[in-house]
Amino acid sequence: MTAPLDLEYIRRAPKVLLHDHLDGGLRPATVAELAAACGYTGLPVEAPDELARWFRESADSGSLERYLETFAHTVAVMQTPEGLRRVARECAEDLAHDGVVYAEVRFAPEQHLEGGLSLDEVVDNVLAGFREGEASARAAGREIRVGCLLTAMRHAARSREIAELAVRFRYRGVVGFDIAGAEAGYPPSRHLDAFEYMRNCNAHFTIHAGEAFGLPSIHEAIAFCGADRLGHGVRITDDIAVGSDGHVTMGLLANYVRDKRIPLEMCPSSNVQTGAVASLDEHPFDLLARMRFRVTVNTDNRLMSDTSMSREMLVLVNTFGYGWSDLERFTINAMKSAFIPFDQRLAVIDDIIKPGFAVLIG
Ligand SMILES: O=c1[nH]cnc2c1ncn2[C@@H]1O[C@H](CO)[C@@H](O)[C@H]1O
Ligand SMILES: [Zn+2]
Repeated sequence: MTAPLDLEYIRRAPKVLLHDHLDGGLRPATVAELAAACGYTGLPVEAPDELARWFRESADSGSLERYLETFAHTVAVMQTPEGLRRVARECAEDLAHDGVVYAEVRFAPEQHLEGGLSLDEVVDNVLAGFREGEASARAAGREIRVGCLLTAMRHAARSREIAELAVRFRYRGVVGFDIAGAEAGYPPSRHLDAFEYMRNCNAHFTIHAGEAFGLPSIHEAIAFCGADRLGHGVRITDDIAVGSDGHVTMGLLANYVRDKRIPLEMCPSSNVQTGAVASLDEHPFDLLARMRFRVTVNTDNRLMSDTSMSREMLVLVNTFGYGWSDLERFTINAMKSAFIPFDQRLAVIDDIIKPGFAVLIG
C-alpha cells in the first residue's frame, strides 16, 4: 500500500541534500548557549523560541543582502574549536534525524578566524564535528554520510586560498568548493583563478548563481567558470518563455543547462524569503521539473527558513501535487549530482534510495 504523503512519512524517505549552509542551520538553543559560552552579547533576543522567530522573520526580508545580515549572529558564535565542532556535530545529527542519508554541507572558513584559529584548524574542527555526528546518528540507528563544501565569500578576495584549502582536505572529507554572498555586483568571474585552480586539480565546485541576479550570472558561472552545479539557478527561467497556450520556448543558455544536465540546487522557502521568487506558487521548480532539468530539492538555511529537508519536500508536494515517484526522482537527481565518486553515488542510489522509496510507494 502506498504510504500517505505527509511529513511523518516523508521523514522516513531516504533523502539527499546538496545545498545546506552550516552557519544557516544552527539549533536556536545552540545559538543562545554558544553566545553565553563565548561572551557574544550581540544577540537580538535570547530565549531559543524567540531566537527561532527572530531569524525566521528577519530573513523574510525580500532582499538577499538583508537576509544575509542575520548570519552575523551565527558566525559570531562559531569562532572556537568547541563551537565549530558542536555546530557540525548537531548538523549531522539533525539531518540524520530528518532522514537525510547523504548531505553536502557548506560554510566559509574565512568567516571563522576571529578567535585566532587558522583556516586549517577551522576545517579540521568542522570535519571532526561531522564525524562525531555521523557516529552518534549511527548509534541512534540512523546512517548518514556528510561531505563538506568550502565556500569563499564573493565580495572578498580569498577564493584562491579557499580553493587550495578545499583541495588540501580532499581526502579528509571536503568534497568541493563554492562561492556565496551578495550576488549583484560580484560576478563569479571575479574568482576565475580559484575555479581554474579547481578544474586543474580535477576538483568539483558549485556556484551560487541566478538567485539575486539573472542570466549573466548563470552564463558566467557556466561558460567562464565551468561550474559543475548551480546554487539556486532559478533565474534560468529568464531564458524560458511560456506562451498563453502553454507552449514552452527555451533560449540557448536554458537549453545548454538542460542538455548538459547541470544540476540546479533549488531551495524553495529560501527563494521566497530573499525575493528570488515572488511566492511558492510562482516558484519555477515545477516548470523546470516538467521540462526535465536536473532539479534537486534543498534547504539552504534551516534556521533562517525554520525548515528541514522533509519540510521543503512537503512544501513542493502541497504546492505542485507531487507524488512519491516525483520525490524519488528529485532524490536520485541529487545523488547523481553529488561530488563523490560515481561508484559511491550509484551505491547510495541502488542500496539506499531505491529500496527506501519502494517501501513507501508500496
Ligand atoms: O542563499 C544564499 N545566497 C548567497 N549566500 C548565502 C546564501 N545563504 C547563505 N549564504 C552565505 O554563505 C555564507 C557561508 O555559509 C553565509 O555566511 C552567508 O553569508
Ligand atoms: Zn545558499
